Amino acid sequence: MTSTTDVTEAAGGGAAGGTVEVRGLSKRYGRTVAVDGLSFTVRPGRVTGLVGPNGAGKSTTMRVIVGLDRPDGGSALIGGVPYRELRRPVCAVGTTLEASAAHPGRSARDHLRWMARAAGLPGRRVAEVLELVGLASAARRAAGGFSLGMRQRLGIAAALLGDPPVLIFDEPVNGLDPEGVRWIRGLLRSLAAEGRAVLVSSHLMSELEGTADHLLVMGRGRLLADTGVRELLAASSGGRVEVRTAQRQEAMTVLAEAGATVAVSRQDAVTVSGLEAERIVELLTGAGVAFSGVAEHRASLEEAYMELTGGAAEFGALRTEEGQP
Ligand SMILES: Nc1ncnc2c1ncn2[C@@H]1O[C@H](COP(=O)(O)OP(=O)(O)OP(=O)(O)O)[C@@H](O)[C@H]1O
Repeated sequence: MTSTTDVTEAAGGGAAGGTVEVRGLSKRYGRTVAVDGLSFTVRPGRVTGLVGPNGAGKSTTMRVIVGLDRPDGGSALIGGVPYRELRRPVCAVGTTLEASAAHPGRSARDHLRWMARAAGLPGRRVAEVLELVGLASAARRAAGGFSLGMRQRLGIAAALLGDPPVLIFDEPVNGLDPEGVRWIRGLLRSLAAEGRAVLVSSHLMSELEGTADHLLVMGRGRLLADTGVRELLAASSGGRVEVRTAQRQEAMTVLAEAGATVAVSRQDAVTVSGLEAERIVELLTGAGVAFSGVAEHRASLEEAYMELTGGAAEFGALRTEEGQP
């Protein structure tokens, strides 16, 4: 990050520059309670997924963090400072939420130059962000002819202009083709690997698979889970191993004695949970039970979450200890 000095200065200094702290946040629209006493921390160096069904309050939460809406209660701080008090907001937080649509006749480069000038940023940063989002070759083309994926890239380029330590992307995967989805995932991972705090929303848990390190699950304006993805998957018994064997009964006896839960899955196969594949191979080999294949099935994020919450449609309540980055 080239602008760490600016950012820490703007944020009041210290490593808190890349941390978002939401405390007791509430927001109503008329009679609708969009966000209801929400508290969480988004830490640097990881991708945090904000997930929940449509209407859960994800966008509202993000809008309040980046100063587009005022909370009715509580606070949202970026590096310890409310958005409105940041000296150079574009150097503290980048977001696709307020992406001012480029004038259709204006080139991507001119659009970003205009934004950079308005924010007091050096013009050379424009070429850098165009390169970063893979739009360098389309820089002189009118934005009006851009595909959805290219428009998403342009919005992300704008968010990156100030080289901020915090990035907030609302449903960035929405409407992208598989190549675009792969690209966004890689970008989110690398932004976090650079030490930035990346908050990304989605209404689908599966979209965050392989991307998020941490999950904040929302439902009806409230936080239902605040958990590390690794911890969530590790706590799930969804990890199963299928063993193909003609000696089904013998295999079941050996594995059950070692503490596994074993069920018949097919005529020539059993499904084992509670033991790692390597240990299963050791046990069967040691007991002289012949087998012809061992296949691991890892639990998906969604399966792991549903299992821990009892499959409640409304995302049941779960809270695990906050893991440090
Ligand atoms: N400007 C607004 N005026 C009135 N109601 C609003 C406004 N913005 C959001 N809401 C309401 O607040 C609730 C939360 O909406 P929000 O957009 O934050 O949810 P979300 O989780 O982002 O959903 P989605 O995935 O559909 O974007 C919804 O009931 C929504 O209708």
